[in-house]
Amino acid sequence: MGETFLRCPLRTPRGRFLVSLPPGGEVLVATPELVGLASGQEFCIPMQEMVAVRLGAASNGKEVVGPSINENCFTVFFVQREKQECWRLGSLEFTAPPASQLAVRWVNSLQIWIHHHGRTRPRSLLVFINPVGGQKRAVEIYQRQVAPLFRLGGIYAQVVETCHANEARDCILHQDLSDFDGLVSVGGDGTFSEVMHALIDRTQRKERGLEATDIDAEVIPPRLRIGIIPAGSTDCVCFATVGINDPVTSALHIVIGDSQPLDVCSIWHAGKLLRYSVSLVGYGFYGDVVRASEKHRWMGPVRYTYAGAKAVLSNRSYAGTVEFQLARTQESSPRDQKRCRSGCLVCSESSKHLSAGGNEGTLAESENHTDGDWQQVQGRFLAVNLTSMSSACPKSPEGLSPCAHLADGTADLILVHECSTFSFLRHLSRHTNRSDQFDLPFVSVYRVRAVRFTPSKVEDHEEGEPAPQERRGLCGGICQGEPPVSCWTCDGETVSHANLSIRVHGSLIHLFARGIEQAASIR
Ligand SMILES: CCCCCCCCCCCCC/C=C/[C@@H](O)[C@H](COP(=O)(O)O)NC(=O)CCCCCCCCCCCCCCC
Ligand SMILES: Nc1ncnc2c1ncn2[C@@H]1O[C@H](COP(=O)(O)OP(=O)(O)O)[C@@H](O)[C@H]1O
Ligand SMILES: [Ca+2]
Repeated sequence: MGETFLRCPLRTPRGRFLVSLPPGGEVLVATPELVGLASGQEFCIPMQEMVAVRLGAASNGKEVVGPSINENCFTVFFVQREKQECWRLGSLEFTAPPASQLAVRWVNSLQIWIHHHGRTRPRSLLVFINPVGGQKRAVEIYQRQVAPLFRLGGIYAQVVETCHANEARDCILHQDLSDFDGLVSVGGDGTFSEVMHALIDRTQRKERGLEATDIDAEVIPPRLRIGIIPAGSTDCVCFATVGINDPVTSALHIVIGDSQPLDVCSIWHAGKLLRYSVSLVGYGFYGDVVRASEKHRWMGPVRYTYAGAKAVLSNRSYAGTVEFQLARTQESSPRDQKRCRSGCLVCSESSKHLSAGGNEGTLAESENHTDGDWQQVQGRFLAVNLTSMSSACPKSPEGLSPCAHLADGTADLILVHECSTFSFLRHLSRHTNRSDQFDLPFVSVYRVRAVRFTPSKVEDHEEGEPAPQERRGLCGGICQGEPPVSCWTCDGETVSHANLSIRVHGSLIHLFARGIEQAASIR
């Protein structure tokens, strides 16, 4: 059956409607049959947001009644917006006149649309569940809330419940992935990071035979998108790209095949690639917090608050030199009070720029055309933070850098200079509300494409060796017994080297997401 113009009266629980789907149309439109009477309001369902259609009536809003399917009616399942960014599965039953065969025609036409026009929808997914992340509920979350939606959307899912760290990595590196349209991580940022690393590495090594050897070398974007079902401790990548940590919302974004490009930082030490990162790369405060929190993993997500409180009280600062290459961005700055939202113009302009003159896979390289000058700041820092997106999470709903963009090829560098415990707490507490955490004399922020950090004194001793002893205590004086270097955290993983080079790769990966929809509000 080809595409036909469908238009006929149908009965729904909301009243009788004239329902139409123009050929190639993007929305199913229903107008009340009897205008002026209390017969319900006009409504429409964007076809892109239609999850499935089934012949018969829906029972309990999810399944269609089995044995005695009523051939005069069909059920449409679609994305229904609840408050904020939360999505739920909506369903509506349409009843055609008896013996008209209209219900069957509708089901065929809608299914053809979903099949042909919904080409960006995944048909087959490889799912990794980390059963021990966050509050250890990932398996239950997947089985109860996600798997039924994948089934309804006609998606085949091959599920791997991991028994140990790096199992997902090994699987992605060694399994034939040609039959899959995407990977799904059910867990926290650590599980997502494991999946992302394996996918990027696989793309470089296996598909194009490239090893990462040079910070300026091209990194090939992977073909597969990644979906994130939040079931971890911070779930920052999900929160910042979807706007909420909700498994059902994320599953619906996957089923309808949303796509969101995301910048990725590569982290280098002594000419060697150590890791990639999409959220927080932090030295000093966050480096110390994440390293300390590992010892308290048994506490679950609270370990970060516990380690965070201890680190705030110890008020340690670290000497070093930060060099950074400013991004020459006329359209945006870290303090312009604009927010990156679905369909963000800053991001799409930047990817147009990047792809101009480049073939597939050369996006990252054309970044050089917009490179700015290198600058340098030397001093004592409580924290050196870099984030290529807002890094919003439930603890900090606006994020570490509220105006950062998901896919503009830049990251925001935040330098928190040495200050009192009280001042640092003031800065931190502004992450939890809408005050400007950068509007403090000891904080500076830059939009950058690359960063180098060199700790002071590292040249005086080999890394790993006992270092000269000094630290500032609560009193502000010098205390004995602690090394003057911190470590880095990259998306929650500790990197023990202190001197690193970091580069942003614009839109290196794609997620099953669409960015935050809600209009940007002004502080
Ligand atoms: C006074 C209250 C201050 C609250 C300040 C909150 C700032 C939060 C910024 C969070 C940025 C998060 C970026 C996300 C990184 C994640 O990729 C990564 C991995 O997540 P996963 O474990 O789910 O796999 N997570 C992290 O690196 C965790 C960083 C969390 C840092 C929390 C710091 C909490 C500080 C609490 C201070 C309490 C002060 C009390 C003083 C007496
Ligand atoms: N079965 C497993 N046992 C132990 N660790 C695992 C397992 N599966 C995955 N991991 C690792 O657990 C780490 C933390 O997982 P994550 O999902 O980020 O939880 P959290 O958000 O609580 O940190 C990840 O680095 C991941 O590689
Ligand atoms: Ca960015």
